[in-house]
Amino acid sequence: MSEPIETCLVVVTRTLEGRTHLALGEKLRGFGQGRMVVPGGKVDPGETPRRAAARELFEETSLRVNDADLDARGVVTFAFPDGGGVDMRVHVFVTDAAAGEPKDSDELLVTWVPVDALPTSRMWPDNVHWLPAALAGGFDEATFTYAADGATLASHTGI
Ligand SMILES: Nc1ncnc2c1[nH]c(=O)n2[C@H]1C[C@H](O)[C@@H](COP(=O)(O)OP(=O)(O)OP(=O)(O)O)O1
Repeated sequence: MSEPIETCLVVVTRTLEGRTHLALGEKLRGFGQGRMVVPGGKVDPGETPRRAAARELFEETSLRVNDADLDARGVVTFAFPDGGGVDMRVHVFVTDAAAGEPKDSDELLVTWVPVDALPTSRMWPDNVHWLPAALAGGFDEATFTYAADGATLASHTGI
């Protein structure tokens, strides 16, 4: 595996009308365009994953969170050994303390989605594994390996 790109994801939860919702966004550009994704992105040089998570969340959704209110819930690696994508090592955070209302950005069309009605057919196939585990309290390290098409999940370990 090539050296993976350090990346972060922020699972934002909010109770709306008595139901737990997650902030998801339709990705408007780049790798995974058209998918519904959890907000996140690359960790900049010299930046901690936690700081990157708060920054990316604000840039992509306008939701604000203090670094200290991000709970680290595990690290996932997305591996593309036969091509089709770039390997990523992703720090997963969960928060229920994001402030403000989400706004669309040039990267994401953001919406609140009930956690019990996620649009899984439009999400990365790894999400159905690590997302419930992160919400349930977290995990250690997990790896998701994709087939050459960059879209089919070939195997996974750790969750
Ligand atoms: N399997 C897989 N491959 C790629 N990306 C993802 C997955 N599963 C996922 O959940 N994701 C998520 C992770 C991110 O939210 C995006 C992809 O991240 P990245 O390409 O770094 O996001 P950008 O917003 O384009 O990065 P920046 O340019 O903002 O740093 O999908």
